Amino acid sequence: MIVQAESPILEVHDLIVSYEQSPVLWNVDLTLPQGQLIGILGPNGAGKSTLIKAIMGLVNPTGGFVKIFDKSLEEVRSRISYVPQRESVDWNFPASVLDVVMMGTYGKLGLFRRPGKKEKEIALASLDKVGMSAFINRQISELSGGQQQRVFLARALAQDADLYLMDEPFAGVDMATETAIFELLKQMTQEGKTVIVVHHDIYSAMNYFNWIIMLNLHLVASGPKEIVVTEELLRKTYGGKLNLLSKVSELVRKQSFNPLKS
Ligand SMILES: Nc1ncnc2c1ncn2[C@@H]1O[C@H](COP(=O)(O)OP(=O)(O)OP(=O)(O)O)[C@@H](O)[C@H]1O
Repeated sequence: MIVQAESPILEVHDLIVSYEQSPVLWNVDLTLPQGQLIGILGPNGAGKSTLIKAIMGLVNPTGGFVKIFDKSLEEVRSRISYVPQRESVDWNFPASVLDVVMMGTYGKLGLFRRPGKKEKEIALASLDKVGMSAFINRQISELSGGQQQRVFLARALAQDADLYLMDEPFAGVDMATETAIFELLKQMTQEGKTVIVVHHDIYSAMNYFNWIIMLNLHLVASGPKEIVVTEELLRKTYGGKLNLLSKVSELVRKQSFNPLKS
């Protein structure tokens, strides 16, 4: 079931992505609304990361195209922030926490301006928001996984984008950090920003997101949680392997709540 967004800020049209000639995303066609916390769900290898990489132009599609804010990616790149999987980054790169977060401001600086006082203030405020003020001079190689995740988030905040694409921002973080990150993301959507998150855990996803994309090489569903989270579509996505899927859809029916309104 694909629900189309009114006045979409992101459109994906007939997207096909292949690695070494074998397609891993088939004819993905969806539109997404502004100001929502959007979760991309699906089993391992479903193509979740590939979808956001294709949106960011990091992999070339074999077919189809993407429009963001009704424009091509090149025209709006500075309004988009991409947070890759933590494991995909070389954390041994010699840089301090503050350096990494300041890099988030570079996109808005223009070609010949060096980061100055204002950029430093933005970076410090972003680090404060994620509870990392005490670590500004620490080398990024000397952080725990959860702290690295927070630094990544601070860098994204410093970017002050309109659309955020995050690949597993909750991976390897403790419950307190997960809740803190979720609260921040929720706040960002309340300010009109759109946040798209690849997420593994379908149970917490039911609390976190109000728009859900279900993917398993093909697009199974995209739409408001209350509409698309059904036992049938969860089974179609996860292959009927999880016997608790019916409980998940039941939970959504019963609660029928929108975390952004709570
Ligand atoms: N660079 C690559 N070259 C070849 N195959 C790739 C490459 N990247 C991903 N794949 C394959 O494409 C498929 C989709 O991968 P992708 O990382 O998008 O899935 P995912 O849903 O994000 O998975 P996971 O939940 O395990 O992170 C997988 O079968 C994967 O092995």
